Amino acid sequence: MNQNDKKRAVAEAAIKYVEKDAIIGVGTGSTTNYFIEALAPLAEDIQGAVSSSEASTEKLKALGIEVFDLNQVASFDIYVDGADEVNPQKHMIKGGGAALTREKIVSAVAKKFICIVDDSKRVDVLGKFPLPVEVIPMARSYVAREIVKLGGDPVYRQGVTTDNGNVILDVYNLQITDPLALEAQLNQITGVVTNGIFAARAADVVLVATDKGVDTY
Ligand SMILES: O=C(CO)[C@H](O)[C@H](O)COP(=O)(O)O
Repeated sequence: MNQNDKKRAVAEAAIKYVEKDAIIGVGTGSTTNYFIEALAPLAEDIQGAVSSSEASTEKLKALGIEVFDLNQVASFDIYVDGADEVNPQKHMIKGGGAALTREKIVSAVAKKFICIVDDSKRVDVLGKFPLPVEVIPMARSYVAREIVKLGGDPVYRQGVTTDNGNVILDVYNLQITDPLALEAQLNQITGVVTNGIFAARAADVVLVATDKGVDTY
C-alpha cells in the first residue's frame, strides 16, 4: 500500500466515530482531506463542522457541509486531524501545513481528539520532524534567538503566512524528551503564538494505517 492509500484508509476508518446530528471538528492536511471526502455522503446526517483552516473550510463548504464559527459552538464530540509525528503517549507534532494554532484551538474545545496517521508518522521520541512555531512577524528574529538558546535550529518558512497573518519558524535538531515541558517553555517566549507540540492536548485515540490494516491505540 502506498502512503496515499494508507492516508485514505485511516481517514475512512475515522468515519465510525461520526455520530448522527454531531458537529465535527475538522483538521487540516492531506490525510484530513481524505476524511473530508469520506464525510461527504454524511453531509445530511451531521449538523456541520468547525474547521481549523481556510483550506478545510473551503473544502467542507464545497461539499455542502455547514461550517460553524467556533464562537457559536460551546462543545462538540470529536476533532479529527492528521499529525506530522505521534509518540506512544499520543503526543504529537503538528503544523506541517501551518495550521497549528487553529488546530490547537479547535481541538481544545473537542471532547475527543482522533488522530489519523499512516505508519510513517509513528515515532518513539518527537523531534525528527522540524517543530513548527507560529510567530508574530515583528518578533521573528527575537524568537529565533531565544529558540537557539534552547538548543534548536530555527528556520524561517519562506513565503508562508498563516491564516492568522503570522509566520512560521521550523525548529530542527530538538530531541523532545519532555513534550509537556517544552510545549509550555516555547509558549512562554514573547512573540510566540503557539508551537506545534500537542502534549497538553494530546490525542485521545490514534488510528494508524499500516500495510496490514488500521491499528487503534
Ligand atoms: O498539522 C497539520 C497541518 O498544520 C497536519 O495535520 C500535518 O501536517 C499532517 O499533514 P498530512 O496529513 O498532509 O501529512
